[in-house]
Amino acid sequence: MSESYDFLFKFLVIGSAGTGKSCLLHQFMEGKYKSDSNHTIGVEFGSRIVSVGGKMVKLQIWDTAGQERFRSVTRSYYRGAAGALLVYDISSRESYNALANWLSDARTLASPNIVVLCVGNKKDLDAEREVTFLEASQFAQENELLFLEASALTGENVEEAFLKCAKCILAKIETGELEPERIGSGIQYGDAALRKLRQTSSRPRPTCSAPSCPL
Ligand SMILES: Nc1nc2c(ncn2[C@@H]2O[C@H](COP(=O)(O)OP(=O)(O)OP(=O)(O)O)[C@@H](O)[C@H]2O)c(=O)[nH]1
Repeated sequence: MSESYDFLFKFLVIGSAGTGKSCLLHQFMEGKYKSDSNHTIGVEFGSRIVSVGGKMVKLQIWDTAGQERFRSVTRSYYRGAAGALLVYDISSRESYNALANWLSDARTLASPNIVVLCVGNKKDLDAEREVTFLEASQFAQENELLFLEASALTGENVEEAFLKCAKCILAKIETGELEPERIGSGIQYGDAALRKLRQTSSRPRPTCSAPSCPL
């Protein structure tokens, strides 16, 4: 089946081991909870086309291992990512304390302009909560991150997390802050967008003879 989409975004899912990154990806891809999740070895991959703000966007998602021993492998996948889900577990302060390091890696190795959405996963474990919503939302605000709490187990806010991040990237493309096709942007035009671009460029361009007019 041919795939038609306007944009392709490269996405990363990063964060400490056991925070639920693979389960979030599985829930987003399959619409169900992966109850027998094992530690990821290196990286895993998934892709899905979603509709965001009237555009079809293909998300190419790299789920990275959180274990330290895979760090050198996973780091090699960061390059040129347009968006990242930065995951911690609301019932693990340790995973929350590690966020600053993961974020620094993402901004250094992927791109300083990467759009990062921080996900407090395992929202269903409220009774075992070690990190409050308020504390994490302040961290997100201070570090210019999008933020929400989600549960890969119940599915709550999982779709929203990926869509919110994609929507923010699209908005930045529209304002010109992000440029598709620029090397390392993690954004490519899809067939549908290229067809529209070709149609636009084959129309006669407006001209103006006024000396200071850029047309
Ligand atoms: N209660 C609850 N458990 C979850 C949730 N998401 C994941 N888990 C459990 O947390 C454990 C780790 O999940 P994974 O998705 O494998 O974690 P990961 O972040 O991919 O781990 P690494 O691959 O080692 O980096 C598993 O036992 C999951 O069943 C959730 O939303 N709620």
